Amino acid sequence: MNFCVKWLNPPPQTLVIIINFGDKDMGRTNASMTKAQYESGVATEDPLDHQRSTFSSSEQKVQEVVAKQAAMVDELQSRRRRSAAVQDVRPDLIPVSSQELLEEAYVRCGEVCAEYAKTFYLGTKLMTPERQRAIWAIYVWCRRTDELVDGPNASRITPTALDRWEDRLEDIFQGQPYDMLDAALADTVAKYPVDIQPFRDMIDGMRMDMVKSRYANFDELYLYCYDVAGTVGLMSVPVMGISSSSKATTESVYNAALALGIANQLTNILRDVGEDARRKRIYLPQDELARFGLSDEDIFAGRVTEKWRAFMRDQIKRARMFFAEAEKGVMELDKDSRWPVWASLLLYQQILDSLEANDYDNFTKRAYVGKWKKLLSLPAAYALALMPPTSSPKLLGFS
Ligand SMILES: CC(C)=CCC/C(C)=C/CC/C(C)=C/CC/C(C)=C/[C@@H]1[C@@H](COP(=O)(O)OP(=O)(O)O)[C@]1(C)CC/C=C(\C)CC/C=C(\C)CCC=C(C)C
Ligand SMILES: [Mn+2]
Repeated sequence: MNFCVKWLNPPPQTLVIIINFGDKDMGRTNASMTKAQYESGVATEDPLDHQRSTFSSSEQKVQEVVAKQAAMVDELQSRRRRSAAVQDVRPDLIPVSSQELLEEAYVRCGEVCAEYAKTFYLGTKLMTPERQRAIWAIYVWCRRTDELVDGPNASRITPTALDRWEDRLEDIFQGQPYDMLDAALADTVAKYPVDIQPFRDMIDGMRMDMVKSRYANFDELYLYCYDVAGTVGLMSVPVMGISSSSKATTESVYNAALALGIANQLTNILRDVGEDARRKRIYLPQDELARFGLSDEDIFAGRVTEKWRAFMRDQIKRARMFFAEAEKGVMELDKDSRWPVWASLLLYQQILDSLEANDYDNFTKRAYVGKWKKLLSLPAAYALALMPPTSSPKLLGFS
């Protein structure tokens, strides 16, 4: 996924950017990958048992959110099964005039997506109209949130402003939106089983980003990646839906969604090392840098040495393992939702290839996916999206 900065204006601040996105029965296998699994290089035979004993404190916290979100979805599904009329979303009970305003709000969210995240917007066009507009509303809220800390007004944003943004979020979930874009999200979260916690956690991640410029170890970095990106997966899947023929557990699909967010953010971080260093920020685990004989000074000096290459190879390997975890879940999604997710996964994964092609120079070169590769990824993503939940994507190299 590529981000490209532009702007949109939700009161009270400005926001900006473009996203360019860029064995069926998972059964009781939990798709999340632990730090220990990464360190050993492979998932264990029984990942679930393994995870129970090896979750780090960050993973433990995140797993509680995943379990809560999955339980919400399961609860809705069993309610639907009990109900004679199976509906995609809860019925609309709002008056016609408000309905018109709401339509307008969703149209605006769509315009923002179309303008700032073209490929992603295109991908959403395969979804049902209800789902695509709900995804747009979530997208717009995420973008506005990121813009608070990364946009043109970021220097004026205080922790209090983030507290106010969180109060606004609570109001959205109470059905009391502040502006029209909030109204679209309020409608979405009333219709789909979306939990508020991932939204709160994203704001927390932005809070953390304001005060923290170093990460002692992967556990700390994992929490940041969850907050700002893993949360996006948890927010989106309740809308995208899980295929009715999927045999995977709801929790395993949410863990795959979480993994995609983490993989994307780790990739973002590796791509932006030089840019972040110029802002005196290092989003790399300090203990791992030290293990490779590297320090902050090496990063500020931007030296591509053998030590740096070895470190980068290790970091890329970890990001790829999170992508591989994510792949296991994509085909479990509702068929109309798979294409944009595959597209985003394939496009973002190729940034890692580009880092390698740049001989790990992420100080002076920006890793990116060229236009042709991008174009070719879209039909490839489409072909992958046709895979039913029961097939095994050997094509992508995991069993
Ligand atoms: C089962 C399965 C695999 C399901 C898929 C679940 C899914 C849709 C996962 C989405 C993962 C995703 C796209 C995560 C976003 C990751 C990301 C890069 C987040 C960025 C954070 C801040 O980082 P930073 O400030 O360092 O980066 P910039 O310099 O600002 O670029 C974000 C920018 C946070 C804001 C995130 C968004 C605006 C993205 C919101 C996207 C959606 C709601 C739609 C997601 C849907 C699809 C189809 C990808
Ligand atoms: Mn940002």
